[in-house]
Amino acid sequence: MQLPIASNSQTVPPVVLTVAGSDSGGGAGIQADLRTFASYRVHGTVVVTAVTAQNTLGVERVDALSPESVSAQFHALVSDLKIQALKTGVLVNAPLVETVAKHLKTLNLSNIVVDPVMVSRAGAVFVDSATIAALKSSLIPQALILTPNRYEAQILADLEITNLATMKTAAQKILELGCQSVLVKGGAMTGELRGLDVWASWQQLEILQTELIETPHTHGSGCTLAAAITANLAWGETPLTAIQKAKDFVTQALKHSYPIGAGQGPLGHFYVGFPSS
Ligand SMILES: Nc1ncnc2c1ncn2[C@@H]1O[C@H](COP(=O)(O)OP(=O)(O)O)[C@@H](O)[C@H]1O
Ligand SMILES: Cc1ncc(COP(=O)(O)OP(=O)(O)O)c(N)n1
Repeated sequence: MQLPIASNSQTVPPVVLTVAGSDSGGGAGIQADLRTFASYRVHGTVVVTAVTAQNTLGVERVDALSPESVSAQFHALVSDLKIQALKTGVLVNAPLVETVAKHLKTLNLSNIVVDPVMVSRAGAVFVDSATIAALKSSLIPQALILTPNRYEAQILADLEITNLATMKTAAQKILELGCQSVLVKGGAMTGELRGLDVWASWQQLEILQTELIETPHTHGSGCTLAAAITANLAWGETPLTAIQKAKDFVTQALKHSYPIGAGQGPLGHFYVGFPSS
């Protein structure tokens, strides 16, 4: 990919956007997204949707930003910057989903990754049924890649996911919601399926597996994966390659995750690629 050159001979990196919530503990949400973007040498921009009081033990409080605030952030960005790829994260009520969906439509962008954050792997539920309905009708149909975890895929497919066959069936059922492809993530599966993901488009179905990392410090792995996919798309990769490279990145970052606090620590984004890794 040929990058533009600025007048000071500096190359200009692709601009990417995360539409997501803040995690005060720094493990997930926009904090994980921006660390991932920095690792990929893309310029990360942000539309904040919610502020969570959260640490390694769990989510204590969620304050949604107003649709007006979210709209103002979109306006400021798109009136000035050209976004090459974006991801969405936590959207905690239906008006916020509708607002974000409306702005995405006007962007006319194909590189849209929707992480339908509803239930964290630790079991925190972020959304009500009206929000899920809005996600299904307005946002998911705009996704090039949708990235539900096991529990989110169960909600979207209305199907219990217990094995590889039900992961595949869920992926195919979710495609009917109108996204171009879906990655059913297996971080919350058990046994040999833990860490195995299923990617489906209308033309293709792929099983993606890297090595399993035995660590309790996995907080923010879903956000990191979606942000890494977004960065890879911005660098011109196809959806499947973007996902494969992002999965390798998450595996390496999980290898370098670290214990801070009494609960699940974050991924070690900046240690990926170090000589000792
Ligand atoms: N212990 C692990 N070892 C390797 N990969 C993992 C592990 N846990 C999660 N992953 C991978 O991390 C990514 C995020 O998945 P998951 O944890 O299911 O999402 P979420 O964080 O949204 O609940 C997926 O690619 C999944 O396979
Ligand atoms: C503000 C905020 N956004 C998203 C999440 C969920 O993070 P995710 O990486 O999808 O899930 P876990 O791997 O941490 O379960 C969050 N906790 N906070």
